[in-house]
Amino acid sequence: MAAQARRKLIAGNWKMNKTIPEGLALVRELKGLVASIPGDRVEIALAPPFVSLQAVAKELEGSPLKLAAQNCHWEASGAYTGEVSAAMLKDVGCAYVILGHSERRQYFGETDETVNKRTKAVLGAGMKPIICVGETLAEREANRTLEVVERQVAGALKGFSAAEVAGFVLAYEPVWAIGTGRTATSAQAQEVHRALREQLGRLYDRGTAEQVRIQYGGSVKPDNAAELMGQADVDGALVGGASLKAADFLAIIRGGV
Ligand SMILES: O=C(CO)COP(=O)(O)O
Repeated sequence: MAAQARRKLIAGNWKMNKTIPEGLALVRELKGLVASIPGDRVEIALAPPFVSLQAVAKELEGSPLKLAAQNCHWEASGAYTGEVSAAMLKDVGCAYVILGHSERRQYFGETDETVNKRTKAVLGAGMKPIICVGETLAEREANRTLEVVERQVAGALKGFSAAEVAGFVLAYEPVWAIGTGRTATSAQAQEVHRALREQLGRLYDRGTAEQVRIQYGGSVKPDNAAELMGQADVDGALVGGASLKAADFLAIIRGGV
């Protein structure tokens, strides 16, 4: 099956957690633990806070683990106090940038339009976006899940070619499952992932849709990771809380092999 051809991407989104020494301790532990993971099956990325990126990048030298950032501004440079540009993230060693996380949408005014602008900046700097989409509980209960996530995907991808999009990563993160311990069932996840892949097929073409990796995020834990990632269209996981403990993150990674 084509799904087998997509290498899983398992990324740890540390959010606003861990000082530099704490982060480095976690990375050192992880480096040893993941040595036995077959890299052809699973790609692993870590997304620490901005201030830790440089130290973590140095610690990851010579390791297959990739570095990711949690956000990035769309302008190249200038008077944007508190912001970080794509060139800066590329320079520090990031391969991926998480964009449009629901916490950014909820607390920091992120919109589909700004996600689209940030995606352009990330691509322009030679990194890959991990574009997050997901419905709230009220939207799910109103049967609006697919309408919401498809609007978010269409907005984020506006203006990109099929060749560009093929290298993108989408992350389906139902808002009601983030940090709540309430995971989507594997069937609920697969239903949305399949719908997103069909949308990519309509927006671009079948071959492009089959190349895009779609991660699931929202209370991914050691005991549900294998079943979620066993679904045909679930190509990895975007892990919050459980990525802060090496043993738990390793168990999740094993679930993707
Ligand atoms: O938001 C998430 C990852 O980006 C998921 O967070 P939790 O795994 O803590 O639910």
